[in-house]
Amino acid sequence: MEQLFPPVFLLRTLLPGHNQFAPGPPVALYDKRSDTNDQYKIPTPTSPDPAKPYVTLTFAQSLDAKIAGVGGKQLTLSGKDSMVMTHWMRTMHDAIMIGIGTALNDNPQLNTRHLPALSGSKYHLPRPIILDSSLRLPLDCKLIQNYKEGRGRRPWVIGQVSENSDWVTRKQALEAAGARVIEVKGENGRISIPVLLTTLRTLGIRSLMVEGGAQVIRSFFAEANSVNTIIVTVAPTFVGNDGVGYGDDLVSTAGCAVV
Ligand SMILES: NC(=O)C1=CN([C@@H]2O[C@H](COP(=O)(O)OP(=O)(O)OC[C@H]3O[C@@H](n4cnc5c(N)ncnc54)[C@H](O)[C@@H]3O)[C@@H](O)[C@H]2O)C=CC1
Ligand SMILES: Nc1nc(O)c(N)c(N[C@@H]2O[C@H](COP(=O)(O)O)[C@@H](O)[C@H]2O)n1
Repeated sequence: MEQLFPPVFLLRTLLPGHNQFAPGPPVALYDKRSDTNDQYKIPTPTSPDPAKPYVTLTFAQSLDAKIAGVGGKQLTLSGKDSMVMTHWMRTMHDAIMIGIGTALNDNPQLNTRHLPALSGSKYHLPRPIILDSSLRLPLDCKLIQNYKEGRGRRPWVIGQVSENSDWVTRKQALEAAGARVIEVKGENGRISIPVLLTTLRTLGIRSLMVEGGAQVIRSFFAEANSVNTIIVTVAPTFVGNDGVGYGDDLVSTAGCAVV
């Protein structure tokens, strides 16, 4: 059976009304079998809290909960369909967030290139946002290059506010290269997730897809009420203890007994 795009369950999961018994507002689905109109616009999920964006935390992991290989080696954990699903999610969100560890390790593009081609219009591209306390994002990274070449939105770099002269120099260099640096309060290189979310909402971000990496996933899991939906692709494989995991020091907040 041919798949409906975007996957119906994604819309049900991310759009209003999904967790209520009353149906949400009607949603037009893009059906690639009968598409004669390229003006399809995918709605974005909205947060029940108007002061914060809707947050979707999504990543791919192995059966032993590793998201990368030894030394951070980037792994292809998602299959083709799952990767397409990830790209649907990207186009459904206003912005997509990664940590600087991922930016340095993977040099990602965070675009929607795996979606079926449109002839007359373009998919919404999410704004890339990098959590980068010390402003280490390379000036020649793909996110900045794609923006300069008109193939991506201007990246926003979230730095931990500092008066250190090196930091100020890096901020100037990033802005000259095309990125926008947003200063947020933090502590020991960690930016407060609640402060981050309210800042982003103030800047117009209604929905945020958080892709990782390990430290960022851990930070969102550790912060109560910061995530609206979690979508994890689980690959039927084991990476082993030396792979990169996100859950080593997480504790249950659900009051579950350990048996
Ligand atoms: N399988 C998957 O779906 C994904 C895998 N990855 C993998 O994750 C690895 C990178 O993960 P990490 O090294 O852990 O780097 P990371 O991408 O989680 O970035 C961590 C950095 O973000 C900054 N940061 C600022 N505020 C923070 C906060 N509140 N919480 C956490 N970090 C904050 C810090 O500078 C910190 O060093 C790579 O190997 C990459 O391939 C990354 C994304 C998705
Ligand atoms: N969904 C998913 N499955 C995997 O197997 C992955 N390795 C990742 N990685 C994430 O995607 C980013 C790469 O994005 P581009 O292909 O460059 O657009 C990578 O940085 C991780 O965030 N995701």
